[in-house]
Amino acid sequence: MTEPLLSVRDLKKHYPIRKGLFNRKVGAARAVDGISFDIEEGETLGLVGESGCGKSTAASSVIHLEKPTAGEVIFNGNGREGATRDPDGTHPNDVTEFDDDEMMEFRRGAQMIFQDPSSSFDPRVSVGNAVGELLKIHGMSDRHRRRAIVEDLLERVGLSANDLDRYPHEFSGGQKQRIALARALVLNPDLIIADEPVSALDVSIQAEILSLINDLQDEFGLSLLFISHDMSVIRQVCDRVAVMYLGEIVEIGPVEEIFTDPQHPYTEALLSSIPTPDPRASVGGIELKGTVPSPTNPPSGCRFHTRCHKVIQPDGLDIDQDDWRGLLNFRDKVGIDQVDVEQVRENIAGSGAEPTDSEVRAEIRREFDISETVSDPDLERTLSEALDLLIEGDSEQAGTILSDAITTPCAEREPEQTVHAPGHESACLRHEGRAAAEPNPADD
Ligand SMILES: Nc1ncnc2c1ncn2[C@@H]1O[C@H](COP(=O)(O)OP(=O)(O)OP(=O)(O)O)[C@@H](O)[C@H]1O
Repeated sequence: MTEPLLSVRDLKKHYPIRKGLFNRKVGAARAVDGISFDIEEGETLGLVGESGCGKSTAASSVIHLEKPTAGEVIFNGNGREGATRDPDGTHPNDVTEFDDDEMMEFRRGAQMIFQDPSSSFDPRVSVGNAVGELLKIHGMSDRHRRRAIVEDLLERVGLSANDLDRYPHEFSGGQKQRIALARALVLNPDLIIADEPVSALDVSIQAEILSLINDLQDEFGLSLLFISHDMSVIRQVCDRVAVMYLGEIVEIGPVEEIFTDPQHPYTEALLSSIPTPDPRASVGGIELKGTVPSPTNPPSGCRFHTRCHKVIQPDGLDIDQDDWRGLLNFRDKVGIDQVDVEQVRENIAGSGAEPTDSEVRAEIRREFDISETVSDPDLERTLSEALDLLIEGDSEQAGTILSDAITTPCAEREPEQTVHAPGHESACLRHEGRAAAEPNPADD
C-alpha cells in the first residue's frame, strides 16, 4: 500500500479567549478539536458541516496559514515520499515542524482556493501577472516562459490566452474562479484545498466549475480537500467525505456509502436537508433545529447530543423518541430560565379570553413537541410537576426536578469511533459494541 499524500493526525486549533484589563486568557474556542484523516494521491476528500463547525479553520491549519495548536500534518508530496518517523517519534514530513525553506517548498506543493473569487485578486494586477507572480516568487525569471505557462493554463481552465492582459473586474464570478484555479495550478501542486469554491457563484455556474475541478483533477493528478456546507455539491466532486460537527469529525467514509447508509444522526440530518433528496437515500425530513453550540463551551459527552433526534434514552426507558427529544429540550430551556410562561399566556390570550392554566400547560407541551401524556408514568409525573412549578413562578425548582429526572448517556460519555465497513467510521454511542476503529497504519 502506498502512503497517503496527506495524513492529518489529531489536529487542533484553539483560539484563546481573553478578557479584562490584563487581557488574561479566560478560555478557548476549540474551533478544531482533534481531527484525523488521510487523502490519497488523486483523491478528493470532502469536509462538510454547518457554518461554524470549524471547516475553514481546519483548512487554514492544514495549509499552515494558521499555526495549529496541536497535531500533525504529514505531507508526502513535493518528492518527500517514503519518509518514515524518526526514532523520537516525529515525522520529517510534518508540516507543523517545517523550517522556512521547507515551508516555502510546501507552499508550492499545496495551494488553496477561496470562496469569494472577487476578493482573491488585486484589481490593479492583470490576470497574467496575478497567475504568473507565483512562478516569479518561486524563481522563474524568464518572462516569456512565464507568459507561455500562464497562457496555456488560462486555456486549460476554459478561458482564452488573450485574457492574460485583462483585469479582474472584466470577468464574471465564475470566470474569476477559473482564474483562481489557474493560479492554484501554476506551480503544479500535489494538493489543492478548496474552501467553499462554488458557494458564492450562481447555481448555473456552480456545475460548470465543479466539472472543471473534476477534469483538472484528472488531468493534473491532483489530490483535493474540498470544503462545503452543501451535501449535494460534495456528492458531485468527492470520493470520500468527512462530516464535521463542532470541531470534530463525526463520520467519515466513501461518498456513495455515506449517502446511502449514513450512520451518524448528524449526517442523516445533513442529508435530509438536501432540497431534492436522492431516492436511494434512506432518510428524509429530519429538521436540524438550533445552531451549532459555541466551541468555547461544547456540550459534554457527544457534542451533538443537544440537537440529536436519536439521543439515547436511559436504560429502562422506552418512550416516543420525539417526546424524549422534547423533554430534553424543555429541561434545557427551563434550566436557563428561557420558558416564559407569561409570554405563552399572552400568545394564547391574543386569540380570545384569558387562558386557563391547563391551556398554558398544553401550549408548552405543543411548543416542545411533547405529547399530551408521556407514556412513562414517572416522567409524566415529573413533567406535570415541573409545569405546575413553572406556572407558579418557581422556574428554579422546576429546573432542578427536570435535570434530576431527565438524563441521557449521550451527555456522559464521549463516543469512540466505530467501523461500519472498510474506511467507513462514525462516532456515536448507539454503535457501541461494534468493532472499534483499527489503528491507522499511517500512525506507525
Ligand atoms: N480568530 C478566531 N478567534 C476566535 N474564534 C474563532 C476565530 N476564527 C474562528 N473562530 C470560531 O471557530 C469556529 C469555527 O469557525 P470556522 O470559520 O472554521 O467554521 P466554518 O465551518 O468554516 O464556518 P463557515 O462556513 O461559516 O466559514 C466558529 O465558532 C468561529 O466563531
